[in-house]
Amino acid sequence: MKGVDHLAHERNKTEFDVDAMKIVWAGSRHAFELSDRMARLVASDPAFQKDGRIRLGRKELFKNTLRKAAHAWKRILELHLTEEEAGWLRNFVDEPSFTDLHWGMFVPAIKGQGTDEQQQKWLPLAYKMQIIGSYAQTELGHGSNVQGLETTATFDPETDEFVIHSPTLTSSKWWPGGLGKVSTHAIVYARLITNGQEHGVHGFIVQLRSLDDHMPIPGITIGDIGMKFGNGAYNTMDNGVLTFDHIRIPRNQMLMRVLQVTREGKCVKSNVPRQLIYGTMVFVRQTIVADASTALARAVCIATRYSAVRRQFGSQDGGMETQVIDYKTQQSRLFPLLASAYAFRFVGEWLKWLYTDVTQRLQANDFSILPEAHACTAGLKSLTTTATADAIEECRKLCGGHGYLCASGLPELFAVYVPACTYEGDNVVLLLQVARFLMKTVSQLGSGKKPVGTTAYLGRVQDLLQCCCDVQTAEDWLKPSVVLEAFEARSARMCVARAQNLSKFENPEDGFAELSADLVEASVAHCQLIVVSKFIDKLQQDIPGKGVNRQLQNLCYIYALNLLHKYLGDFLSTGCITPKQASLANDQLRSLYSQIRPNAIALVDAFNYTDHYLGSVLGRYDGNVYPKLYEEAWKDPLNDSVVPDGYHEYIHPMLKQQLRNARL
Ligand SMILES: CCCCCCCC/C=C\CCCCCC(=O)SCCNC(=O)CCNC(=O)[C@H](O)C(C)(C)COP(=O)(O)OP(=O)(O)OC[C@H]1O[C@@H](n2cnc3c(N)ncnc32)[C@H](O)[C@@H]1OP(=O)(O)O
Ligand SMILES: Cc1cc2nc3c(=O)[nH]c(=O)nc-3n(C[C@H](O)[C@H](O)[C@H](O)COP(=O)(O)OP(=O)(O)OC[C@H]3O[C@@H](n4cnc5c(N)ncnc54)[C@H](O)[C@@H]3O)c2cc1C
Repeated sequence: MKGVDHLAHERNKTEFDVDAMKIVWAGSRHAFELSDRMARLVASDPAFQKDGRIRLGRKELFKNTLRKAAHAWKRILELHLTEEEAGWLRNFVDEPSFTDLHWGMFVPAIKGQGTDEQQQKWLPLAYKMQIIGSYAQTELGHGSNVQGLETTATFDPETDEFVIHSPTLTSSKWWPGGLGKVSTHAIVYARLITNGQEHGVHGFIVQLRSLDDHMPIPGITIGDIGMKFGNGAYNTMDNGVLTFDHIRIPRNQMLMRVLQVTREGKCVKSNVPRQLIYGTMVFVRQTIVADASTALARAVCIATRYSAVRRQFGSQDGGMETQVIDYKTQQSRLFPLLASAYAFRFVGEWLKWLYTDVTQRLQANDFSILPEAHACTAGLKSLTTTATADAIEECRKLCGGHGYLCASGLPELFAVYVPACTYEGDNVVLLLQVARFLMKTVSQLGSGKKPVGTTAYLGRVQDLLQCCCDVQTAEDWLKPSVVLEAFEARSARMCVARAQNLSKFENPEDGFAELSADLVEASVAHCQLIVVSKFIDKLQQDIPGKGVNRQLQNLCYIYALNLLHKYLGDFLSTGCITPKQASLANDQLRSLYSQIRPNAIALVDAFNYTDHYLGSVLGRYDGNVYPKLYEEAWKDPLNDSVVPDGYHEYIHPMLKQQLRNARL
C-alpha cells in the first residue's frame, strides 16, 4: 500500500463530522472561513514559498524575510484586508520578523499606555507603517527584573525634554526584536528621573533611525546581537542591541497614561494602577497561549500523520508490518499531546475572553481583576509554552530518525518555538508570580475575603481538604465533577501546605525564597486545574456536528487523566486519590486511547493546516512520505556534484597516504 492510500484508509474510519470540528478548532465559522482563506492565499503565492529557507546564510535569510514582509504588506494593501485578515496572513507567512513586534507589541503598548493624544498622534503612523516600532525593555544586565533596568530618562525642564541615556555597558538594550536592523522607533523602558528624584521604570517613544536614509540618530548605537539557536528558525529576526548617548526626546513622548510629567517636571499620578505599565506583557502573554496551541497542533499533526504512514515489525507471512500508531507506547506518548493541543486551544479562547473583559473594566476604572489577569496570563503562558516546547521535541522522537531531518519540519519548529519559554517572561519567574498570587489568596481566606474567578475553589478549601474521591470503577473517571474535584483538591492541598510552611518563617520573603521550588509546583497544579476546568466548561457548550462532542470529551479526559498519571506523586501524597483509584484512571486512559485511535487522523485534519504552513514532508496531507523524502534529499546542495568539493584537497591525499603506508 502506498502512503497516499494509508491516509485515505485512515480518513474512512472517522466517526465524527470533521468540518464541524474545524469550526470548533477555529473558534467560530467566521474565524474558520477567514483563516482558511488567508492560509490558501499565502500557500498559493510563490513569493511566500519556504523551501530551502534553512540553507540560507544569515544575510540572505534576513533579506528574504524583508522581501516577504514587504510582499505581505503589499498584498494587505492591494486586497484591502482588515486588521484581522492581515494578522492571519502574517501568521501563515510563518517567518518571525520585525512585523511581529510592530503589530504585537509596539502598537499595543501605545494603545495600552499612551494618552488619547499620544494614540491619536502615533497610531495612524504605525497603522500605515510610516514608522516601524520595536519594544525595547530588556537590557544586557536585566531582563526578568524590570525594576532593575538601568537606562535613564532624565527630565530637563529647561528644554522640556527627556534625556535618554545608557550609563553602563549592562544598560545596553539587548534582545528586542526588529530593533537590530529595521525599526525606526521603539518603546524604550527607562528609569524616570525628574528634579533629581527617581520614579520607577516607564515607557518612552524614541526615534532610532532617520526616516530618510535609515541611519541611526546621532548618539544612538544600534546593531544585531548575532546568530541564535538553529538554522533558519528565529534568525529571520533581527534581535538588537541599542545604546543611547544623551538622546533628547520631547516630554510628550513619555507614555503618560499611568503617570504624567508636567512642564515643571512634577509627577502626577492618574487613577490607573502602576502595574498597567506592564500591561503590554499581559496582552502578549495572552496571545502566546493561543500561539502555543497552534505550534503544538503543527507538531502533533506531523507526528500523527507520519505514525499512520510508518510501519515497523509485526509482519506475518510477508504481509504488512504494523502502523507505528497502533503501538500502545506510541499512543500513550502521542495522544496526550493531541489532547493538549485542543486543551490549550480552549484555554487560549477563554484567556482571550478574560483579557477583553479586563480591558473593558479598565476603561471603566475597575482594576479589581488585574491581579487575576496577571496571574492567569503569566501562569498559562508558562504552562503552555513549556508543554509545547517539550511536545515538539517528543513529536520529533515519535517520528524516529526521519524526525531529525529538517525535511520533517520539526527541528525548525522546535528552534523557532523554544525561546517562547524565555521571552515575555522566563517561565519559572512567571510561575513565581502565580505563587505570590496564590499565597496572598490563601492568606486572605481567614479575613473572610471570598476568592473569585480561577481561585474561587480556594473558598471551599475546608471541604477540599477533607473530601474523598469516590471513584470505584474506571468509568467513574469519566464524570466531570470527579475529575474537577481531584484537580481542585490537589491544588488546594498543595497551596495550603505551602502557605503553612511559609508561615514558619519569620521573614516571609526569606520563606518565599527558601520554598520557591515547592511554590512553583503549586503554581503548576493551579494552572493545570484552570486548563482542565476550561476544557470541561467547553464540553458544556452546545457543540453542533455529529460525534464532535464525543471526541472532545475523550480528548478532555485524556488530557486530565494523563496529567493525573504524570503527577501521581502530587495526587497520592496529598491524599486526593488512592493507589487503586490511580490504577483505575490508568485503565480508563488506555480505553480512551483505543477510542481516539480511529479518529486520530481526522482530529489533526481538523486543524486545517495547509502543507505550506506545516512545511513537513512527514506531515503531508496525502501521506506520500517516502517518494517526497527521497526527492527532497537530492535537493541538498551537497548533492549538486557527485564528488564533493574538498575531495582533491582532503580525501584524495589521505587515501593516497594510506596506500603508501600500506606499501611500506
Ligand atoms: C497580529 C500579530 C500578533 C502577533 C503577536 C505575536 C507577539 C510576538 C510574539 C513573539 C515575539 C517575541 C516577543 C518577546 C518580547 C519580550 O520578551 S518583551 C520583554 C518581556 N519581559 C518580561 O516579561 C520580564 C518579566 N518580568 C516581569 O514581568 C516583572 O518584572 C516581574 C513581575 C517578574 C517582577 O516584578 P517585581 O519586581 O517582583 O514586582 P513589581 O514590578 O514591583 O510588581 C509588583 C506587583 O505588580 C504585579 N505585577 C507584576 N507584573 C504584572 C503585570 N504584568 N500585570 C499586572 N500586575 C503585575 C505583581 O503581582 C505585584 O502585585 P502585588 O504588589 O499586588 O503583589
Ligand atoms: C528570542 C527572544 C526574543 C526576545 N524579544 C524581546 C523583545 O522584543 N523585547 C524585549 O525587551 N526583550 C526581549 N527578549 C528578552 C526576554 O524577555 C528576556 O530574555 C526574558 O524576560 C528573560 O529574562 P533574562 O534573559 O533576564 O533571564 P534571567 O532572569 O537572567 O534568567 C536566567 C535564569 O535565572 C532564573 N531566575 C531569574 N530570576 C529569578 C528569580 N527571581 N527566582 C528564581 N529564578 C530566577 C530564571 O528562571 C533563569 O533560569 C527576547 C528574548 C528572546 C530569547
